[in-house]
Amino acid sequence: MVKICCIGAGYVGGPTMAVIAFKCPTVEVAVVDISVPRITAWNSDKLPIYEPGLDEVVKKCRGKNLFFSNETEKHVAAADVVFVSVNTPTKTSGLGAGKAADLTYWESAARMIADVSKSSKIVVEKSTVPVKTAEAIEKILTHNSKGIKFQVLSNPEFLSEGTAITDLFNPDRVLIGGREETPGGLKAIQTLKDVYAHWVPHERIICTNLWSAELSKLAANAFLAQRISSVNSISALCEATGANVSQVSSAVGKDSRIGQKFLNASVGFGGSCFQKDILNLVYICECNGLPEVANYWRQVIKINDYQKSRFVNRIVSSMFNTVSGKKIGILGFSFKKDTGDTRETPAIDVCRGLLSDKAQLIIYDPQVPEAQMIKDLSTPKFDWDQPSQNIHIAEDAVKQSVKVVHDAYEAAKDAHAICILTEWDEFKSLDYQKIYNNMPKPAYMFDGRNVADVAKLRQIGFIVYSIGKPLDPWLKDMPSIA
Ligand SMILES: NC(=O)C1=CN([C@@H]2O[C@H](COP(=O)(O)OP(=O)(O)OC[C@H]3O[C@@H](n4cnc5c(N)ncnc54)[C@H](O)[C@@H]3O)[C@@H](O)[C@H]2O)C=CC1
Ligand SMILES: O=C(O)[C@H]1O[C@H](OP(=O)(O)OP(=O)(O)OC[C@H]2O[C@@H](n3ccc(=O)[nH]c3=O)[C@H](O)[C@@H]2O)[C@H](O)[C@@H](O)[C@@H]1O
Repeated sequence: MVKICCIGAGYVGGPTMAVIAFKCPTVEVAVVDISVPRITAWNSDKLPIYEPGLDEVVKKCRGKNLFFSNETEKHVAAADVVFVSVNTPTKTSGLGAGKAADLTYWESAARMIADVSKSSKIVVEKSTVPVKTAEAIEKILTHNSKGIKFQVLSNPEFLSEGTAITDLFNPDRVLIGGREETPGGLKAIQTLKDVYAHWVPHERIICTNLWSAELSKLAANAFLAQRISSVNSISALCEATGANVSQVSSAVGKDSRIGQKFLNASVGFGGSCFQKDILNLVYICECNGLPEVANYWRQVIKINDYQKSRFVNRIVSSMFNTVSGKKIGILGFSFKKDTGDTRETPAIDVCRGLLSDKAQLIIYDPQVPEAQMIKDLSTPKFDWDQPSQNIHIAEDAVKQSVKVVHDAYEAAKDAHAICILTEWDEFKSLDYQKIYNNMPKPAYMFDGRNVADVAKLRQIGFIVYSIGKPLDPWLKDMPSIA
């Protein structure tokens, strides 16, 4: 029986390993983490992350061929294949701060693998890492190995949060990079291929050299984020000209070379990876003497910041240039629907922008706990990480100006305006007439996700701003400057 151990029981390690265990009953999978609360949660009825379909998969395998444990060293020592799926955030200080990936967690995991191993192992990069990281990992492993042989593979993960289980069950591709030029490398690639071959069609398992696999992951995220910044940049032009961004993106996407997916204009992309991975790409380009390429990708983040600032400015300017003391109902806080994850959610920047203009916020999100929202809104951000207008707000001040509620109607009650910041399905079918009746007039709707039916809301009486849609006469008279 092949034994797999995965270091890091997070959004990637947990679901990925659960699916491997589910699809490969003959493989034993241990997921280990330094965090005791995280492992306790994985072993409980309330898993540490919300992901549709995950509970069922975990319940079917846990205790059979899927184990969650804090006994990191024991499980690593026993494994044939060790996945490393630890976090790789942006460096916050020192060389490359604000751009380079912080590989501290990765390096400590690699050193631990070298320390505890008594048999040969395949070490798999599951985390997203800078291109050439495998070379550094090989050096750490071989210099500390006491004669044990290691093969390093790159097997980046392409799942999206909210659809992780369906993505893992039916991936567009599985990418395995390894030392194709050596027999040991080829054997390691084959071992990992055999694991995925339990359920992924042969033609979707792509094998490349290490550097192509590492770089493909960064490039894929950069391309995806670039599509969103492209459509968001066009949304600003739509508002200025009377074009409708949904019609434009639909017409553009009908071209089979472009395609319809990932062309939804929004208040901006969030999530733990797009910004971090593009910053990392920018840094790698700079280090390789390619400033023009670095600047090209940096612009994707700049447009994203612009889009968030533009949204806040639009709200403030339409409400007579001040939201001071006004109640604003915030619908949605997570970075996308079907997840409770708030990492880099645009809601943080929008809410902080409004708080800095002294608004009172009433926030509702079906999955994000109150403590997480307060923490997110009061944790200082880094210079590279915030649109220009946001300032730091202390926790006490946040608590005084923010109320978290458990229902969309409660968030909208007595509010001067409502902002939709996450596209949760339930926001599409709210009784907006009822909401309107309970708001002071003029009642505003700022839809950052294009989920509301603009015509219907205008008919009810709302002043509506929906990203990239033709503007209300009211908004035209109150131009916002980003
Ligand atoms: N979140 C996502 O949807 C995706 C993330 N990725 C990449 O996967 C990697 C992991 O991301 P997430 O799972 O979101 O991060 P996460 O923060 O949810 O999980 C990482 C886990 O690693 C643990 N950890 C850190 N150092 C450790 C060590 N030395 N020993 C044992 N455990 C350790 C942490 O306690 C944490 O639970 C990142 O590189 C990310 O870029 C890739 C694709 C999708
Ligand atoms: O490396 C990663 O972490 C992952 O990053 C993204 O996945 P994720 O961030 O979970 O979610 P996405 O669906 O990509 O959405 C990211 C952000 O873009 C926004 N978005 C997405 C699509 C769109 O058309 N418009 C738009 O604004 C979403 O609302 C969200 O805030 C990629 O889609 C995954 O392939 C990748 O594995």
